[in-house]
Amino acid sequence: MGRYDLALIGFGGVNRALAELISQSGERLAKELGFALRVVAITDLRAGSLVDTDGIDLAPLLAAEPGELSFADLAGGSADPRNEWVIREVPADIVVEATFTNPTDGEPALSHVRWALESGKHVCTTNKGPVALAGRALKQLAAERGVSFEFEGSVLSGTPILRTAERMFGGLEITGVQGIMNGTSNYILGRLEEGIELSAAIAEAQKLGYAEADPTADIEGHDVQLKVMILANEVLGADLRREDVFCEGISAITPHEVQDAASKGLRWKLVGSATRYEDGSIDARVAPLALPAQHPLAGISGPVNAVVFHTDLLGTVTVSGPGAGRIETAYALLSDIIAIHQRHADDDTAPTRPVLQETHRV
Ligand SMILES: NC(=O)C1=CN([C@@H]2O[C@H](COP(=O)(O)OP(=O)(O)OC[C@H]3O[C@@H](n4cnc5c(N)ncnc54)[C@H](O)[C@@H]3O)[C@@H](O)[C@H]2O)C=CC1
Ligand SMILES: N[C@@H](CC=O)C(=O)O
Repeated sequence: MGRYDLALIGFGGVNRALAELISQSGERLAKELGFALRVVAITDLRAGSLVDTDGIDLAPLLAAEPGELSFADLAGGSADPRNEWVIREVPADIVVEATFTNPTDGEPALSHVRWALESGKHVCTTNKGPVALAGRALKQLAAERGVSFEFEGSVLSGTPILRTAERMFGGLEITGVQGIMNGTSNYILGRLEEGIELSAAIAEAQKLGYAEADPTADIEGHDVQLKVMILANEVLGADLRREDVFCEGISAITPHEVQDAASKGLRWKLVGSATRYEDGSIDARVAPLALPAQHPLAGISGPVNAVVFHTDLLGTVTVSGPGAGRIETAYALLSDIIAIHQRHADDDTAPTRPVLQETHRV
C-alpha cells in the first residue's frame, strides 16, 4: 500500500483535527482509501517546528493543551517554525497549509504555498488568502511543476462545493452564485435573534472553532469577500480582485433589528453573491440582507452555509452543509488528499525531492 507523507504548516484547530483523524482513524482510512497517511513535519508560529522523517508520534502532541504545546525540547524540534526550510527541504509529499488567513495580501501563507509548489510538492489548504488573491498564478505554477494545488476547504469548509461545481455541473452554464458563506456570522445572527449580545456570541463562535483568529474578518464580511472571489473565479471564470467585490458586514446590525425582523417573518443573513451579465461583466458583493422566510437561504441556521447556483438548464441548484468547524474543515483537507491521490496515483513522473526514501513514493 502507498503512503503520503505530510508537512503540516500551522497547528491550530484545523490541522490538529486532521492530525487527530490520522492518529485515531488512520488504519481504517488506509483500508478504505488504499493509501496511508503519515505526518513528517509540523510547524507553528507558537509551538515552533518538529521534523521526523520516520513519522511523528502524534498522540503526545494531541494530548497537550494547544496553548501549551512547544516543540523546542523534542528530538527534531525547534522553537523556530523554520517554515521555508521545512517546506522546501523536508521530504514530504503534500504540504498542508492551515495558518491564519490574511485577507490583505495572503501572506505568509501565499509564500508557504509557493515554496511548496516550487519544490515539487502537492499542496492542500483551507487558507482563503492565497486562493482568492493568487489562485490563478498558483494553479499555473502547480501545473508547471506537475503537482496539485487543492483548496476545497477555502469555501464552505468540508462541504464539497468547489468539487461539486467542477465535477458535476459539466454542460451547465452557471450565471451566478448567491450564498451564506460564513459560519461565524450566521451563527452570531442566530444568537442575536435569541437575545445574546454580539460580544458573547463572538466568544462562543471562537470557542466552537468557527471564527477566524481575528474575528473582524467574519463580522465585517472580508472572509465572505474572499470566498466570493474564489467562487466567482472558479465557477464563473472571473478574475476578481478584492476591490471588485463590494463588502459590508454585520457589525452595524443590532440584536433589536434582528429580533424585530424575525417578528415580521424576515431573517437577517450575510449574503455573498456574484452575477455574470450578458456583456461578460460581473457584479460581486457581500452585504447583510433581511430575507423573507420563503427565500432558499432564510432557513440556513448556525454554522451551516449554503450556496445557490443559478444555471441555464436546471434553474437554481442549492448546495448546503457545514461552513465552519475544526473537524469539518479537516475533512476538506482529507478530501483534497483523496483528490491528489486520484489524480497522481498512476504518475510515473512523480516529482523528485532532495532526500527521498523509496517508501515515500506512492
Ligand atoms: N476553522 C474553520 O472553521 C475554518 C478555517 N479555515 C481556514 O483554515 C485556516 C486554519 O484555521 P484554524 O485552524 O481554525 O485557525 P487557528 O487560528 O486555530 O490556527 C492557525 C494556526 O496557524 C499558526 N500560524 C499562524 N501563522 C503561522 C506561520 N507564519 N507559521 C506557522 N504557523 C502559523 C497559528 O499559531 C495557529 O496555531 C485559516 O486560514 C482559516 O481561515 C477555513 C475554513 C473553515
Ligand atoms: N471563519 C470562517 C471559517 C471558514 O471559512 C467562517 O466562520 O465561516
